[in-house]
Amino acid sequence: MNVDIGNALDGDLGLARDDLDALDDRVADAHDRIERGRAEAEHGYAALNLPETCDPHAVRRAADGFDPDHLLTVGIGGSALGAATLTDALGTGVDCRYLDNVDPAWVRAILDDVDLSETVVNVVSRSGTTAETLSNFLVVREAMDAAGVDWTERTVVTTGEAGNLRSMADRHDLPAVDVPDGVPGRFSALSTVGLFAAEVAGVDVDALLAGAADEAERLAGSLFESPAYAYGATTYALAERGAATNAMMPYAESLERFAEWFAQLWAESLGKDGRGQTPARALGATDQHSQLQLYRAGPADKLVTLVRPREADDVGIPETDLEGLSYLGGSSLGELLDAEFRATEASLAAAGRENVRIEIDRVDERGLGELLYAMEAACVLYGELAGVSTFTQPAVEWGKNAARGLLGGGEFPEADAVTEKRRLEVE
Ligand SMILES: O=P(O)(O)OC[C@H]1O[C@H](O)[C@H](O)[C@@H](O)[C@@H]1O
Repeated sequence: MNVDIGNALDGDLGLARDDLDALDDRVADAHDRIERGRAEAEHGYAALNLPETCDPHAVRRAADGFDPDHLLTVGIGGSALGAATLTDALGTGVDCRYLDNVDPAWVRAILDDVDLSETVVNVVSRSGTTAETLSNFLVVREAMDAAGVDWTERTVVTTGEAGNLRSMADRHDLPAVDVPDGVPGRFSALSTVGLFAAEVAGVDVDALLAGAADEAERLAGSLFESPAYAYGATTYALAERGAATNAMMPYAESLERFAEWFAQLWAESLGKDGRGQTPARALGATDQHSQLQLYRAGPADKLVTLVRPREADDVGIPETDLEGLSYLGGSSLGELLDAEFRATEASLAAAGRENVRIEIDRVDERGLGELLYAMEAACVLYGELAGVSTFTQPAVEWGKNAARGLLGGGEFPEADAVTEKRRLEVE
């Protein structure tokens, strides 16, 4: 993976090469801290050891014997987005669905759409207590019963040592995959959490971890020597100068979920103590025809991260005699996409709008392993530089607890009262 930060310098936000040189000492200190955390397998930092510590055999053993048409992953947040990123980009043959939300109409539509007798269910929750996941799973279980399918034969549980899900797995003797210690959900794509779905969907998990391992080896005490840290340090430095938004814009349809995964990683890890950077999800070239207007001509408070694979399969554009379109004939969709990418980069740079280019060779296992690992390391570095507690999520937990309370199961049943006082309805 390669990161080009040239277009992040000397733009409207005024970040200069000298500023990055000055920041590099702090990057070296942060790198030392990260390495200590990795060596001690401290909570969160342990995620950066996954290329070495993850045991792909555990997911292989759990997946062994299943050859489903559909894989239904029931999980939310970090327990779904990593797997979805991998199977969307690299999955072959198996129809992978993700029950993360609890929108009833949507859940019903998915259950009506899949053949439950040809479905494997992977219910994933690190804590084993998340209301959305457990509720969705109870609904799936009932649907399987109603369809005459023995759910205990088709369910694999991925969870921690304790929690409701672990008890259920024990009670019904379900195959269970352990969530590794010290790895928060949003950093778990390259662990058993993300890899079970990937394995079932035919992804080469070893190649994925090898890509991540390559990127791990490139972590170094200077942002100029490590692509991951170049990205983490640059995004931090720009955020300090007012880049409140980071628009993640991959130029590959298969990476659309990657932007969603990145949004959780960035928002939940770095949004603390009044700091952080709002991740926006974009997709090239589609969003050149919508969001780009804002990115180039709206407030100068954004960074655009452009991601592209250097190589991809291509489709030729047929010759045409349509007036004004002859320049397209003989070219290809890939060349057009590449031209769009370069045009966006140039368009932003010409307007003084900061952007960073990230390139992987291909959207394949190696490329994804590199990309996901590098974004995680970048995020950890940013968190160190900003002095935030990257691996906690108290604000999310407040809402989780409040929702449980409103249903009668939590410590905070009075959540409605907070908003009730503040309502100002216009009818
Ligand atoms: O895996 P679980 O324990 O079910 O958690 C799923 C999600 O729940 C919370 O919202 C956390 O903030 C997320 O980081 C986590 O990924």
